[in-house]
Amino acid sequence: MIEIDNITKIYDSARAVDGVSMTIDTGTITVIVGTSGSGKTTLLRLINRLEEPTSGEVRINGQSTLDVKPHILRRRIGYAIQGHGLFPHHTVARNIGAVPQLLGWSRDKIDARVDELLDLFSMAPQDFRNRYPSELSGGQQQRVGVARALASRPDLILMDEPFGALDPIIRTRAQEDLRRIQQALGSTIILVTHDMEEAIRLGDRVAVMDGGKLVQYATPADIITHPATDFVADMVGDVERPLRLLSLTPLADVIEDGHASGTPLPPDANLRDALSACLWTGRSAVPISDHGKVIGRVTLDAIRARAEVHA
Ligand SMILES: Nc1ncnc2c1ncn2[C@@H]1O[C@H](COP(=O)(O)OP(=O)(O)OP(=O)(O)O)[C@@H](O)[C@H]1O
Repeated sequence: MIEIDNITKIYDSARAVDGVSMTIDTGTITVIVGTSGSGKTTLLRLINRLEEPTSGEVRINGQSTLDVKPHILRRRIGYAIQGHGLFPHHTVARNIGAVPQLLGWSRDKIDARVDELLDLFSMAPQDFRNRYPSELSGGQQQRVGVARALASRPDLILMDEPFGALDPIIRTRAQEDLRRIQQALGSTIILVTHDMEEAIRLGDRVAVMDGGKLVQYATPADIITHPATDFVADMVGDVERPLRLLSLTPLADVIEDGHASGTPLPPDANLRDALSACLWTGRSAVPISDHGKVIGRVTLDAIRARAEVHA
């Protein structure tokens, strides 16, 4: 468990982070979202002591980070930033293995971990292990940056706009990869973004920052249906609200028996995908298939019922 306890950072006269408290459960993704200058990056950097707090403290599994030397702390906390921050003169393998090496892992153990991570990120180890960052696409560099943050199985992984520079298609894939890998490894991740869409898609919990203050800390569904302030409501957006809500519900939750024509969707697609398919094809239902076998359908009526309950 990570406990951020009334933490404040004042620069000159500016309160970059102002009395923020939040508790983060192990094995979850927490997304910190807010506009530019709201204090997101500063809050993240207070956690791994790249910045020192003016007051307050962070505890990881009960231990204050102030009781751990910063360089030791930072070996225990993964950090991935926009633009990946890879070492340009080191191979992919050496970049990913950097922290395990500092921790004194054996060569064999590091090699095995590098290959395991490359596999997880769908980058064939024999093709990528020995390349240099300049020999990778931007999306591949980003994945190596995230793999490096995960390499030593840290207690906690901090990510600052890790997908900010990626085009929308690669970005969606990178988000799906991160979710899958986080679930497989049980990692605890705190991720900063200015994109509410990303926050809702990735977060078990979403923390909304405004002017250095934490204005709401809740599940994505709560943020959408019960925004705590006008600012949060603005960030969610009136027009997008029903669609964002639909994107949180997997088709498996509303599947029913019956026939529907058209291209099937998988059960882990969401209601927004199904709505889009219905609108695009002019049909009132979409078939659902699991591993090639049709298992039911989702109707437009069922989708509408889910979006309307908050009127
Ligand atoms: N080293 C510093 N010295 C003085 N002021 C700073 C420093 N770092 C950040 N600030 C100020 O603190 C506030 C919060 O900055 P921070 O970078 O945490 O915001 P952010 O929400 O991450 O913004 P962005 O999305 O633009 O990166 C800003 O007003 C910024 O100008």
